[in-house]
Amino acid sequence: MVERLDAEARAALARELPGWSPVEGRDAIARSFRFADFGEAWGFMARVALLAEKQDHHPEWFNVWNRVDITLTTHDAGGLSARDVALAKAIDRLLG
Ligand SMILES: C[C@H](O)[C@H](O)[C@H]1CNC2=NC(N)=NC(=O)C2=N1
Repeated sequence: MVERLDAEARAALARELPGWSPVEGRDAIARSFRFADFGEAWGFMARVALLAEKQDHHPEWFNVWNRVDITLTTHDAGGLSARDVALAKAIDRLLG
């Protein structure tokens, strides 16, 4: 069973993942990414897909041309868990 984040972990998340924002009306975080063109966006999505498979944790996402919007939440927990934090950090690391 995956546990939802406690208050302390949520405060840490806000500090450690400044690029990610809470999603209105649900227990999730989101970040929007822009790239030079579709090829760059698709390359990023391919790298995120590999991370997601490795972590067995999968994003909700939307792509149009050079834009990729990613939402993270843990369906098994009904909200944010440490798995979302780990994936968000790994995604941020991809971009250096
Ligand atoms: C069986 C499998 O491990 C689970 O369904 C995993 C897969 N990827 C997942 N991804 C996300 N975002 N939330 C989950 O609860 C989840 N669960």
